[in-house]
Amino acid sequence: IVHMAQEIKDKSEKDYQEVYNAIAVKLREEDEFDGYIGYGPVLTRLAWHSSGTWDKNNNTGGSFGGTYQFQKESNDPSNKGLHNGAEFLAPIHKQFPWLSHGDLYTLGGVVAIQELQGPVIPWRPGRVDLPEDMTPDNGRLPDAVYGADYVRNFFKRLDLNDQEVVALMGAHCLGRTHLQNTGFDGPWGAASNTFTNEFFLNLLNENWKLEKNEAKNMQWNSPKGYMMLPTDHALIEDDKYMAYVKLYATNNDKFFEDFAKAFKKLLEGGITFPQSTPTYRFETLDSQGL
Ligand code: HEM
Ligand SMILES: CC(=O)Cn1cnc2ccccc21
Repeated sequence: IVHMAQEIKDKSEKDYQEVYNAIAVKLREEDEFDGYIGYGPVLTRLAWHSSGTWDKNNNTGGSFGGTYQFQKESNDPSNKGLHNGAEFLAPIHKQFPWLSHGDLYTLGGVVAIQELQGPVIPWRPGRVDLPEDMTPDNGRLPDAVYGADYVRNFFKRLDLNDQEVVALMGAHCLGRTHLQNTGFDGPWGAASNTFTNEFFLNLLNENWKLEKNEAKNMQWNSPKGYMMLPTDHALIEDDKYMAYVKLYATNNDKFFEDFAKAFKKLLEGGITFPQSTPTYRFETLDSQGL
């Protein structure tokens, strides 16, 4: 299967910046969601989950077809809680009906990262909605209970290497786990809605203890009330991953640079873009004085 992005001839950078701004203003205004964490983290996870179904071996799944809009995919147990992000974006789809669902879900993640003071994520439009029968089966997204070998093998299907995996996992600086969504809980105290390299500093500096949580799942907890999933902690159990954890803990610019590249690659997996498709680097509200 080849997913060729369509050339959007009648929309300009200004049109897409207008969509970006509509999402960003709504994100700024609706700040009370999830105990004042806001919608940034769940929008980031929605962009990742709508892309993370891709299988490079047969080019099925991925962000192109916007199939998260169909219940077969949105009801995947791996997607519990993401309906909050989809409901947040529904009015944006109404306001800009010309934007495909695939472009909507991925753009939502780009806005979230940039408005939470993360790096600029270059983004290309042209995903085309596919029919419901093209929705990938459930079970393509990762479990949190395994170790480094599982993580490395899982991301091979998404064509992502060790460095890209560690950079992407840095998004776990945002938001929190919710017992009723995934059976993991915490962090206790303020979860973050600012994109930083804290995830890597916490991994290296906290005193982690493996404990069984209220849902009978094992997770790593620290005296300060932080938590890590087994797949998070795996990054300091494996020498190759550990090298990148240390790099990103000590070099925030390098983390931002590598995260932006890896997140773009994740959001574009399986898509062939025409040479003529522009790459947009959107302004944040702050940089526009809005
Ligand atoms: C081994 C790979 C991964 C596993 C097993 C994993 C697992 C999880 C789990 C269990 C949660 C808690 C969800 C909830 O309870 O509501 C979560 C949240 C989150 N994940 Fe991941 N994740 C992985 C990779 C990623 C990647 C690659 C990104 C983005 C680049 C990402 C972004 C997020 C964000 C932003 C949240 C917070 C969501 C919220 O606060 O509602 N994760 N992840
Ligand atoms: C602060 C911190 O690293 C908390 N944290 C650690 N792993 C996480 C996975 C999903 C959401 C939040 C997570």
